[in-house]
Amino acid sequence: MPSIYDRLGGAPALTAVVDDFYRRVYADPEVAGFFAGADPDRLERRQVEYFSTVLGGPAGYRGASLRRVHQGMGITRRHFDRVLRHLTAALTTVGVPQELVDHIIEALDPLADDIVAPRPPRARSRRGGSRIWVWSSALRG
Ligand code: HEM
Repeated sequence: MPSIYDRLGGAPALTAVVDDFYRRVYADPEVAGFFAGADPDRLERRQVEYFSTVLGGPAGYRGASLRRVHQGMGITRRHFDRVLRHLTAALTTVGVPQELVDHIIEALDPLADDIVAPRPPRARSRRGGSRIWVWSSALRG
């Protein structure tokens, strides 16, 4: 059975998707600020590699773990959903069938666990609750 990567149309289609995706992301004031310090060419290259790897294509992703890359940025679930919506729009624009778009977005949804910043629980006791949280999140890396 062909991989999702092949069904998408391989490298040229994926590059077109990522290109369109970042155009949407940079034009969205709610998320564009996160990318202000990033090198767009490098980011796009890594993103193509990443999608190629997870969708069954050949290019090996050589970047850091997604948890490490996005750590400390303060990304909320709302930011994450907006970015996925931009990806949905990019996939649709390039002509990917709806059923395949849904499949890709469903496959990426669990990445929120690595990308969305954990929210400190409301302190249950006044003494040291938040300090314990800081320690345990530091240990989890
Ligand atoms: C499914 C969703 C996402 C995926 C698959 C993803 C994937 C990636 C990948 C592969 C990189 C390149 C890593 C590297 O350079 O080694 C990256 C970088 C980055 N991502 Fe994401 N990302 C996602 C969601 C988000 C969201 C929601 C935001 C912010 C709203 C975000 C902000 C960034 C930024 C700012 C960088 C650049 C880091 C830097 O070069 O300093 N990402 N992402």
